[in-house]
Amino acid sequence: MSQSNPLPLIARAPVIPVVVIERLEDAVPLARALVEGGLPLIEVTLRTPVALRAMSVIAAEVEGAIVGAGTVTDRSQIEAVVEAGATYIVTPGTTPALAQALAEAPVPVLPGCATASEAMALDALGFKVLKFFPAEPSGGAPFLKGLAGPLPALRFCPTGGIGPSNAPDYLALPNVVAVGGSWVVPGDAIKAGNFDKVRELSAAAAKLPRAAKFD
Ligand SMILES: O=C(O)C(=O)C[C@H](O)[C@H](O)COP(=O)(O)O
Repeated sequence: MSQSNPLPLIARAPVIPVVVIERLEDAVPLARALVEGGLPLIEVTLRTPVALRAMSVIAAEVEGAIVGAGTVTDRSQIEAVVEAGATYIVTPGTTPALAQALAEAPVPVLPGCATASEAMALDALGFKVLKFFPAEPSGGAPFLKGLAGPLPALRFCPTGGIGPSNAPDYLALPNVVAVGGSWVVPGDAIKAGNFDKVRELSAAAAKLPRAAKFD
């Protein structure tokens, strides 16, 4: 079992945009807007038929973009996303079989969890940086604050229900390394080709301070 450490990647930005790409032609301008806004870590969700191709074109054409794959739920997807250019993998939750496969993935992984027991099971497999999903309905920032005492080795990237108003509460916790969210990539703005809006929202998100230390 050999896992790559995701922290050097996550150190690059306090917010990981969670992107749903419906039209392939949106991928490059969207990714450019995110990178220009200061959010180079782009999680492309495997929720649409063009997701893999979107990862490939972003990886090939957008300088500075660090493409990841989101919504990975099955071991069979790991090879496909890495081949498409994903340099990290994010999962919404983690079955035992998926966890075993992720432990051998050739790229850094943020496996999803929503409870102390799930976090402990992942910790036992060697995963130290976890996605906390869905963050708000699962207990939000107070939950992660509560885990810091009993599980001090773990770091989290909460996602789900996070926006500009509550992101600072999460990022103020030393065990939160970044937050994920779709608020910087609103579906209506993408549909309208309004990538300036994405750039503007990203620039604000990129400035959010975080308490976590990376050295
Ligand atoms: O598709 C996945 O694998 C996910 O991880 C779900 C996303 O993380 C959330 O949909 C983002 O949450 P919002 O910022 O509340 O929109």
